[in-house]
Amino acid sequence: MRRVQSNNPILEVKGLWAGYGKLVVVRDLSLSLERGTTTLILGLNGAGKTTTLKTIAGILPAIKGSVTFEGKDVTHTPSFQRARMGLVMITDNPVFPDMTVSDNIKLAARTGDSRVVQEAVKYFPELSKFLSFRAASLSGGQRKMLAMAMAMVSKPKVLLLDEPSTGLSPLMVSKVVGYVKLLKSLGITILLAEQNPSFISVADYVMVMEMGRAKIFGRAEEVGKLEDVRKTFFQVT
Ligand SMILES: Nc1ncnc2c1ncn2[C@@H]1O[C@H](COP(=O)(O)OP(=O)(O)OP(=O)(O)O)[C@@H](O)[C@H]1O
Repeated sequence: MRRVQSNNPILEVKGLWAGYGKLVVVRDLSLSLERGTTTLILGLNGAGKTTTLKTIAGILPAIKGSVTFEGKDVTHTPSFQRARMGLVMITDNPVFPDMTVSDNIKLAARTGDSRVVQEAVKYFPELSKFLSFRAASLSGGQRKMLAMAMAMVSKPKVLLLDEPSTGLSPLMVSKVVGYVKLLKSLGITILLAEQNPSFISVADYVMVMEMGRAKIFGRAEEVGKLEDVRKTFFQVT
């Protein structure tokens, strides 16, 4: 399948090699994100999805290759600076458990102004019931909702989302797909790593990753129909 090239990508990854010390996990990965699109990295356990996202976010150093964000080479820029520039990663659990839901939202928006909480509730109305609760008291699904609301109010330009469906029931997974759609509708460019094929429905592009390499890249509707992909991820025989 042909690589889809973008003329003016918001994020461009070229020939990226990444890993842990001497252990090389990601090999020669290239990817470019068009502004406002959602790209899904689909891969099984251990394919290298999290390592890829962490390296793009600057949480892990690149072994080789480059990451360019809005035309600026950020390969050696620390993660907190990339986040300030608008390249933000939501890791497994970004929520501060001892703070209230409301304070978590304000912290993500870097403000003390309660209007940001009202903005979050406008998009995620279910949060209104929990605003004064400690984040630790939320269920797994409610925490994902809070994490998405925190991502939204931090106004990222590119959001890196690592396996938002982990540990959720099928019903909650479809809710999380809805949250991703909502973030996308706000114009946020999204790079999402998952092994759950439900997320193909919200993606414009899909990159299938296997053993640290990009195996397939193409438009979501085309990749979703490939026999290999259906067998591996939908368990269709
Ligand atoms: N901190 C670490 N130190 C050493 N090796 C690691 C570390 N984290 C991950 N790895 C290894 O890197 C490989 C890729 O892991 P990674 O977490 O990137 O995959 P993944 O596609 O996100 O998998 P999963 O869906 O299970 O989270 C695996 O073989 C894993 O054992």
